[in-house]
Amino acid sequence: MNILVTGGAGYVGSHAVKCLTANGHNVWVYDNLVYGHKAAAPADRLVVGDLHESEKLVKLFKEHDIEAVMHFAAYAFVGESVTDPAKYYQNNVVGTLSLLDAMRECGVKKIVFSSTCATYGVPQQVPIPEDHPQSPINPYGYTKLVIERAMEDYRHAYDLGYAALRYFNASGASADGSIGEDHTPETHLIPLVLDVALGKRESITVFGTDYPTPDGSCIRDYIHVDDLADAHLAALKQLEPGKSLKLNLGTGRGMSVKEVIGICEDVTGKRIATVLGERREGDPPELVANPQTAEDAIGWKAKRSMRETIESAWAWHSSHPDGFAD
Ligand SMILES: NC(=O)c1ccc[n+]([C@@H]2O[C@H](COP(=O)([O-])OP(=O)(O)OC[C@H]3O[C@@H](n4cnc5c(N)ncnc54)[C@H](O)[C@@H]3O)[C@@H](O)[C@H]2O)c1
Ligand SMILES: O=c1ccn([C@@H]2O[C@H](COP(=O)(O)OP(=O)(O)O[C@H]3O[C@H](CO)[C@H](O)[C@H](O)[C@H]3O)[C@@H](O)[C@H]2O)c(=O)[nH]1
Repeated sequence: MNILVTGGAGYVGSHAVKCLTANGHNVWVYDNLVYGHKAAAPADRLVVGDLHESEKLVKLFKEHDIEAVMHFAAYAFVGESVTDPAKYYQNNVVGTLSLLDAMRECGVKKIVFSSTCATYGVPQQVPIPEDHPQSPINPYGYTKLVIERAMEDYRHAYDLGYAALRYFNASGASADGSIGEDHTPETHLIPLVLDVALGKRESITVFGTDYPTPDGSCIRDYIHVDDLADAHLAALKQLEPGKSLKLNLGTGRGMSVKEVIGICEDVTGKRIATVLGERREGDPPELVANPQTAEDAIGWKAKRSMRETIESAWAWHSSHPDGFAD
């Protein structure tokens, strides 16, 4: 299939590109490189462009006879979305509407969209099923929810086929060590902990130790980025015009911040200096997926263990201490 991958030079997108290519798809990466890395995308497949450039997208769709879009491009810093929501609504909502317009103009009727567990807000029930109320607690989560809603309306009116994939915590790196996680600034737990192991940071701060969890730190569902890539491939296979899929992508297994630090110590063989700190604003105590719907709908479930996830992350970070260094 001829596929356009927006945000394909970013963390999750680049792993999906690798997986799609390995499975025989003809892939084009579309990324403005604001946060992406040139080296993360195949050189002969990268088109540098912005979601807002609808005409450029139309030209690409026609030129390469694009049949489906995987849409990763977005801004994803929760804290920044609170202080500068305009930036998030403009890029994640207006930018995506421009992409959907270009698709409509060219008759491209399949899209796999990067949504997030942040659309659920503070869960009333854990593990979280897909029909859990969606009530985000920050603008980032709302931008994703708005697009889920727009896609549903476009499905109804224009026969769009879409998959809204609600990721939990994307983690780890490609098994061959060629690509991995490199966000600037980095805010995610695992890369920050591994930076301590590398001597790039003095310590990791545990954000909150008085949560109603067994060890008092927050619980998350860390899903290997290659498992996410596999899910995108599986969702695409099931997509048809007019069809919708709304799926949680997680392992169903919760891991506390302190447990993550412990596994990182084990994998790296280094002691991680840890500071017990205050809660970070906006962090729900526990976010764990119920991944059963994904298994039933697309025959997918997470295969990689937490240890494998951290081992792959460590292989990447220790061999690329400066990330892509671009
Ligand atoms: N990383 C996670 O744990 C996680 C969890 C849930 C959802 N998500 C979602 O998954 C997607 C990918 O996340 P990531 O961690 O790979 O982020 P990332 O920042 O590494 O990748 C996003 C890519 O999109 C590009 N981009 C952003 N705005 C663009 C625009 N207007 N035009 C063209 N390119 C643009 C960036 O340059 C970057 O390469 C995002 O939509 C994010 O919201 C990520
Ligand atoms: O230095 C740190 C960094 C993180 N944490 C904790 O580690 C857990 C994971 O934090 P991350 O920042 O790695 O991930 P989040 O769960 O906050 O973020 C995830 O969910 C968000 C929505 O809530 C977005 O979708 C985001 O892209 C996705 O990675 C949280 O409990 C956080 O409080 C720490 O204790 N110390």
